[in-house]
Amino acid sequence: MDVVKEAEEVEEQRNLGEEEEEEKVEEDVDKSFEELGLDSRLIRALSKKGIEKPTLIQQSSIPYILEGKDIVARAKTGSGKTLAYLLPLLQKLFSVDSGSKKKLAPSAFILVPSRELCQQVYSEVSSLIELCRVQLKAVQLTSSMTASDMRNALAGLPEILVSTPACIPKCFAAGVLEPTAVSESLEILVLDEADLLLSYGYEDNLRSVTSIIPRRCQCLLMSATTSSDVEKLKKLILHNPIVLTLTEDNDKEEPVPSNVQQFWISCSAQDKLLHILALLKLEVVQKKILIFINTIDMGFKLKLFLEKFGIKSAILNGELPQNSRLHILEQFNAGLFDYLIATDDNSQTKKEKEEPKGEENNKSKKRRKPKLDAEFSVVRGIDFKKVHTVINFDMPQSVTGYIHRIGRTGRAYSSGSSVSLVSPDEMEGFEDIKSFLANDKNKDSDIITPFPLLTENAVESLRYRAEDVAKSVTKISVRESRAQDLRNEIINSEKLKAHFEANPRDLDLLRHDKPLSKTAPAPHLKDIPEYLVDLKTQEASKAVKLAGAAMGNSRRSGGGAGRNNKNKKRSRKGGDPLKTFNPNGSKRGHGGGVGQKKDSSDGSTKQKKQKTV
Ligand SMILES: Nc1ncnc2c1ncn2[C@@H]1O[C@H](COP(=O)(O)OP(=O)(O)OP(=O)(O)O)[C@@H](O)[C@H]1O
Repeated sequence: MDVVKEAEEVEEQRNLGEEEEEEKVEEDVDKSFEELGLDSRLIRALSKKGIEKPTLIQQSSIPYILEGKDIVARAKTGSGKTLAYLLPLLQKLFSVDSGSKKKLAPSAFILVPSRELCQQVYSEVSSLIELCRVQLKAVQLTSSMTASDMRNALAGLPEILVSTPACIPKCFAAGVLEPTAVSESLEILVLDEADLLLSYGYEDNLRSVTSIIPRRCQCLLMSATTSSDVEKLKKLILHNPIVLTLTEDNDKEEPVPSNVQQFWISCSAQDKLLHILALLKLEVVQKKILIFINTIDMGFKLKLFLEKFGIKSAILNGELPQNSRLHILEQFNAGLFDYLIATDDNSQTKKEKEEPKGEENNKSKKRRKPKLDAEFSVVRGIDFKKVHTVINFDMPQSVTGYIHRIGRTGRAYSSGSSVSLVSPDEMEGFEDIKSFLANDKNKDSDIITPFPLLTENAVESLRYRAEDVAKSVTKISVRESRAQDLRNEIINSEKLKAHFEANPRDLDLLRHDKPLSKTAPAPHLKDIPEYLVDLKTQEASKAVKLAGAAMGNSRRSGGGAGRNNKNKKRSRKGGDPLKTFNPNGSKRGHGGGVGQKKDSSDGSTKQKKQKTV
């Protein structure tokens, strides 16, 4: 409580004499990393990663951060916000004279809402440090670490600390970090995915951090959406910030990148299995595919169901041990399997309890149910590599949830698509999403259009098999598989821990897409006979495959983890059958439909920057 009060006083002081001045500036920028004033070591490191040209958010924010300004940067999912703050942050730390004073705490804190994101940002910053060959050290802390693990991690006096907000008070309480040392040392504070930090129940944690932030500390707030939470954080932490809002195509902000084509299919809840089978088995959607479901049980049901048809998938949820989750993500990113079934963070927990997800709440929880990691999140900020299609098997429970899910595809300059299976019960929420996404320009033409590549005949041809197999996936088999998977992953996790310690770079140890069912898929289910598939669907499927091949989207293409993104993306133009295929026979999509979407990979999409000072 004292901490909260203290923070409020600090907040008042911060806001004293600060006038909110708003000015919208439109500017076309097209600068290189050199022109932004980036250090040549960083430019070389980026080049080794295959990154040659800054994205717009990078172009606009890097110079301000280098100048020492506080910023609020709001840009779509996948627009490159991580490097937008990491590059200038590292450059600033390059020039800090490490010998001048002995630091007792890190110079930079990067706070993120989930462990997965923590790992991702930590990997990115570590690889940049390594490639730049500079004497900087980054560590990550997660709240599952013991006090002695945390002490060990901080022992080498790292300059950069990446963690979730809950870790910092834990470090203070355990005497691992001294608040006064933080006050003296902290130069830069980054709140990544700021729009989510408060909703994750981190408010008190953040307040206790902000209460000790020195006035001179530069604060950066990165977010994908605007929300009252971002405003709250802005007031709490920043001083006279530069607010950068990037929008595409003028006029209204579109939260979903325009290079993601959004589709939907109307079907009953029972028919969802049938429809997803048709999408995957008839190959009318491109791989890799991320499938979102709202409950862990449904995830297992879907996995078992698909297995019977010879479709191998892996499962990711908050119940799995952290090492396994990270490994699953790494394998998926490396292209070892094509289908990942994920529960996002709060959908499952919302069903089970109506509580915030901060760590405090976790402690008081005494339940026999499998423990869900409160800091687990798949949808928020995770940089999935080369996911071409996101399927909402279940619809998300909020508009923001939808935006973040869809944002797992179409990242940086790449293109992607999403297909939402909408049952009558979900229609109201779906309408909310549609009206939120509609802007003045396309009020009358839906942004989310009916999926064009699946005919009713094609779906119906699979009905008998799908219903038959669905019946065989009973509640008991789902429960057993879930328990078995958890046991396997706990064992995996231990092996992984030991293995990662010995071979931190080796990813190819354990597979997560192993079949759960004891029986192999029947041959007649594995291969759908051609006579069952109508001509249109066959054509659509061929076109999707050809487009995938043209994009270099083969089974193993994910191996570069984004390294060759740029070149491949360039060749995508015009290759997407979702843009050209029309089941009614005409060559172009109809108004507002699929044919109208632009692929920004060729750089033709004009973007507009608004700067509010
Ligand atoms: N200048 C660039 N050129 C090409 N690729 C880039 C560039 N900057 C970043 N990327 C790549 O784009 C992908 C998305 O970047 P990042 O994760 O930072 O997006 P984001 O804006 O933080 O998205 P989200 O809001 O979902 O977290 C990453 O794979 C990253 O390596």
